[in-house]
Amino acid sequence: MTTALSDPWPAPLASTSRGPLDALVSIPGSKSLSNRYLILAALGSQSVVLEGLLRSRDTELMMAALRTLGVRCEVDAREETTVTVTPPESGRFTGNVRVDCGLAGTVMRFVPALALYADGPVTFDGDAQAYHRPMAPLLDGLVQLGARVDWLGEEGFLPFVLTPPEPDELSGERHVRVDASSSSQFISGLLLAASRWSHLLRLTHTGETLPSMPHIRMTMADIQSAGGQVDLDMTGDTGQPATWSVPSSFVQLPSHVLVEPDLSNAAPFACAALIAGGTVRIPLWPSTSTQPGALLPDYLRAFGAEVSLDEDTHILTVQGTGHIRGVGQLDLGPAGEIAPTLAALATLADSDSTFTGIAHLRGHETDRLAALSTEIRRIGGSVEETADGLHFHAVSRDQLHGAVMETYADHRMATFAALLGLVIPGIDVVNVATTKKTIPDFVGMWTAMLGQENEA
Ligand SMILES: O=C(O)C1=C[C@@H](OP(=O)(O)O)[C@@H](O)[C@H](O)C1
Ligand SMILES: C=C(OP(=O)(O)O)C(=O)O
Repeated sequence: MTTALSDPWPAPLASTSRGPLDALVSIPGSKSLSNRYLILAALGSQSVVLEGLLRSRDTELMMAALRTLGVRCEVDAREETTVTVTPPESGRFTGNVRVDCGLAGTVMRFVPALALYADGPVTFDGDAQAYHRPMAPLLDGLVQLGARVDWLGEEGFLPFVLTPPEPDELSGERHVRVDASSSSQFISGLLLAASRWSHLLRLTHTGETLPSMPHIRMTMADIQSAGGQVDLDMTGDTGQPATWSVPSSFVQLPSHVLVEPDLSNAAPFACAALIAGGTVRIPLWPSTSTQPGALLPDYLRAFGAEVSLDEDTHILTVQGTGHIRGVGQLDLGPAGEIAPTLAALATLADSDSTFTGIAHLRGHETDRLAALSTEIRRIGGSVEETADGLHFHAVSRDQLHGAVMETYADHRMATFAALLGLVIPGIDVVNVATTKKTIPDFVGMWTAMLGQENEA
């Protein structure tokens, strides 16, 4: 059962009368892994059972897109996070269809990879806000593989029609060049397309910077777990990861795949321990993971948390005192999706922090650098946008005050506001339901963590 939500939602203060926070919080499946496994299962030839799949807006959009393309996605009647994916028998996806991407980067950047192998044109559309998210480098890459693109709105953005090449043109050695400095998802999408290509395909990143390298390595590892091969040559001119080579192979995921919890979505709950003071424990924390959230324990330590992983129980324990240290300079390029959550810590810290490496957050669900700056100033905080990030000035806690905080249809802006609301009285969060993009019941989890579920 999900919790009924008021709008705006009064973010609960962490209660001082109950003593320090002490909670065990189970986190739903990883968005990034769920949507990669769904795509890779669709690219195979036999059914795959995905267990622990995230069931939230981004994965519902992915499953709806796959069904439209002729892939069966059957939800287990007893366990809704178990889904069996069966690719089309012919190996070709159904064309002359329309795919709704919502605001999901993984849908708008990964599903066009499948459309390359469809039997007719595929129209891609999404939320009005998705029309601002960059798409051109991905489509440019697919055009280099023989597709045609007709932009239906502004060139370089949703909506568009992708017309795949004729089947006999889907072959031959190719070398695709794209600039992925505005999103790693262009590389991931093209690698997923390459995993089905019948000859060697090379992919070169031509830009100066490349964000979210862990997400690209996740794509490589997932293709490898499906029997494919991806090699990365790190010796490009820019000194950045430069050229990926994908030899011809046949991808088939194992018959059962277990999805890890979403470690980036653990961040708001873990950060609550630092802000409210107390302990938050997160079960099923993997010893190693390709998720960028694997970097979270180190980020939390930098802000003053004590973090430990019990290798027997796989419980991650995060302890904080309510006193938060500024971090000085922190390069969040590898894990930009966690930056809005860590921004709540930086806003409440006792000294300055500078986040770097996140210029590309301007093209996320909203312009996150602008959104964070506006909302931090709205509650009395002090922050400046830099060319590639944010600089937070420390302010005393009594300068910070309640307000109705906007969330810009961005799930991470909503969890950011909820974190501030733990210690700043009078924070109301507009459209907290936007958290359903990647967490089915954020408010229910939040109030349960605070021991306030009967008061919600
Ligand atoms: O491939 C993925 O699953 C993701 C890659 C990242 O995208 P960017 O490189 O555009 O930041 C990340 O921010 C997003 O939440 C998920
Ligand atoms: C950037 C994000 O999402 P998307 O997958 O839509 O790019 C995110 O979840 O922070």
